[in-house]
Amino acid sequence: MFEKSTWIRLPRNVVVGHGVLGRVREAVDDLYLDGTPLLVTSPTPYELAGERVATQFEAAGVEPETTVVEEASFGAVEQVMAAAGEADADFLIGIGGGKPIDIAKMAADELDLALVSVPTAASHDGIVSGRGSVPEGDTRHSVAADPPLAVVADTELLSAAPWRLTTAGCADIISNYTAVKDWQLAHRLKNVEYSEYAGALSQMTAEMLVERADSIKRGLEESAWIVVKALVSSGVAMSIAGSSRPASGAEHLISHQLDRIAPGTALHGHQVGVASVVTEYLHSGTDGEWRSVRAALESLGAPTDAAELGIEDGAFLEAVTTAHTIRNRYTILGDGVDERAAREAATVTGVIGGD
Ligand SMILES: NC(=O)C1=CN([C@@H]2O[C@H](COP(=O)(O)OP(=O)(O)OC[C@H]3O[C@@H](n4cnc5c(N)ncnc54)[C@H](OP(=O)(O)O)[C@@H]3O)[C@@H](O)[C@H]2O)C=CC1
Ligand SMILES: O=C(CO)COP(=O)(O)O
Ligand SMILES: [Zn+2]
Repeated sequence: MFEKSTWIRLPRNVVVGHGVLGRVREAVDDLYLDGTPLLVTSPTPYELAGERVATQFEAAGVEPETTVVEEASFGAVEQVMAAAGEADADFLIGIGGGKPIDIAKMAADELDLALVSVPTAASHDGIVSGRGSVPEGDTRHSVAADPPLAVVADTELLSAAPWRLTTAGCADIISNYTAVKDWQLAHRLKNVEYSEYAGALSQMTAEMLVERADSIKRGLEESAWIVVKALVSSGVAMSIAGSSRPASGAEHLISHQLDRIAPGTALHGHQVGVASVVTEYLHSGTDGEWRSVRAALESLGAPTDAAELGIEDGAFLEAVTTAHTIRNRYTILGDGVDERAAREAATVTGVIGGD
């Protein structure tokens, strides 16, 4: 008897383009959401976009509340839940980079409230996904959460953000190559459920971004357009899979360890990009595709080695050799990479050993 079932949660409205920050309230109305919004943001995005969003509601006679989160933690999720309770909020609007959007997503899920996502940086593929990612102690939780009901991505705002945030988004997408390889490996070795559709969509998203690298340039608003569409596509792949597997493999485990070993040093997207050069080498060896991964990062202006991340070689190696412990997710790291093997992989690929 056939007993499989699936439930794919996707955003309903994805609004992308020049000046669409001014249409947040319209996007909310279109969802038939009424009442008081709680704006969940962080310091810089609050300055850049928070007040402009609040004004749209004030003009319609609604007094929105705002809470500013400083870090990605379960404490911050609780802070947002408490603020929502105090404000008697009817829905949440996450405004910022990956951290406030993840926190808002998780709080909205806990509270059974709708979420609208307003990214101020094209730096990560969580803008659309049905996942929240939060570190706690020695582990990393990637939890299922309802995806945003709407995403409003203003390319004018995104292209005015520091360029490194956009190259981080590009690198988060390039890491899909190795994430999909890890997922396929886990399917073959550990019988982990694999979705051909989600895997193919994730891989195709990375391929299309690399093919369009020539159009992704500092100061070009079209760059933000191309990168946001890729981030949306990658987020949809995660929704189809019901897991972050299509976009998060061993390279993400290494990045999550770097967040613990060298907190605040480099951006998430840049870390996963550099780590994916090494994990691609572990997958396919000296003559494998690690050079293509590195070339893709280079062509999009993302870092390709530990020095560019601002991370010491020793710290990078520690992350590679301990990353398998962070989460129960089988990848090319298996039950751990030997220190000498990690050093060899990172040296051959030029990720460590630079000046
Ligand atoms: N749930 C999911 O599926 C995914 C989640 N993630 C998560 O997202 C996080 C990474 O996201 P990321 O965006 O890199 O991190 P942050 O949200 O920390 O943003 C990076 C920095 O950019 C600043 N910033 C944001 N927008 C602008 C702007 N327009 N102009 C100037 N500065 C700006 C932020 O300021 P400030 O310090 O004021 O916030 C912060 O200092 C990680 O925690 C990661 O795990 C990543 C991918 C997928
Ligand atoms: O960053 C992500 C995908 O790009 C989310 O992945 P995690 O599940 O590893 O947090
Ligand atoms: Zn990522």
